[in-house]
Amino acid sequence: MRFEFRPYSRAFNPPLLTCHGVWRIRRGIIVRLSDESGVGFGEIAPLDWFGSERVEDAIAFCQSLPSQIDRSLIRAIPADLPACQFGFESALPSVSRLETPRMSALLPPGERACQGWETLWQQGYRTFKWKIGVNAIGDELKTLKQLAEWLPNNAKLRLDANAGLTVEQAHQWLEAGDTYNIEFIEQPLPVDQFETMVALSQQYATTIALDESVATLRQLQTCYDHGWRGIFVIKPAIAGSPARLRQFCQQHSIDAVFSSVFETAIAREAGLNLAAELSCGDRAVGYGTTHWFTDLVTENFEELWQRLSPC
Ligand SMILES: O=C(O)CCC(=O)C1=CC=C[C@@H](O)[C@@H]1C(=O)O
Ligand SMILES: [Mg+2]
Repeated sequence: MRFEFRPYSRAFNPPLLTCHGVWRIRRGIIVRLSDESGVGFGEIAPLDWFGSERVEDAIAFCQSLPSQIDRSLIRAIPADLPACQFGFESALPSVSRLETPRMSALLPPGERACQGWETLWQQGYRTFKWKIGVNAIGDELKTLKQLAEWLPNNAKLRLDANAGLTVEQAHQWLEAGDTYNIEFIEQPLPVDQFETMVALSQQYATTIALDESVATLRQLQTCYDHGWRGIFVIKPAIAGSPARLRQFCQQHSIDAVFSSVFETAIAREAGLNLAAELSCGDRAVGYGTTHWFTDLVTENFEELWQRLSPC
């Protein structure tokens, strides 16, 4: 089949604030595969700070390929290019869209969360994620108390620390989680503190979710093999081959929360399909946030393709 690719770079609106700083630009690559049976689109949307390849590595890989490729080349994409594995495999013909799972929405950081949740509630969201470790813990714990008082009882709140807490702060947040019935706390500690997170997961009612620790299939398997049975946040766009992810999820009934990498409509659709197929619980998926670049959020992928300049 014929292979073409077009890199993209779009500014987030608004920029994304995490404990590691401000993320302003999403860069990725759209892949187009075509043959006599039709056309397929995939998206390579790396998150190198999570452990996937860099965008530059993915572009270099695409540049190294001939204009005619076959499925054996896609199957042979190495595991150190997980976003490429996802992008190319997603461009192949696959099952049509299953029903869309319930989604969670990202609240504005800091105390703006106390105003931001209502608009999202009116849009139908019932599960919200709030990034912590962005401001001083004392201020954020006050905001959490306020949020917990204002959110309706049937709302669910999850916190995401992006690996930015100290052990002491993790204890404070988990205690607060028990007090306010938080759904889970995502990646409280850095990836190299796996054993401490296992110990913490046995000390509090609030569930811990690993995200950065399980970003790629390789890491997912390692944490499972080392005994993790809390929540696994799965970001399909950087996990690697969808076929191998499917195999893992069908072999192990894990408590998974599928999550976006703030990609365009192409990887979002492929990720939502995998979430609908592989989620076994009823946890909302982290695809609600629309930190997007409006011109690349269209269900018409040919139109999206045309908006990108050929390279
Ligand atoms: O999972 C969600 O609710 C939305 C996606 C999301 O929060 C993230 C996507 C990509 C990088 C991170 O900043 C962040 C995360 O840590 O989960
Ligand atoms: Mg996260």
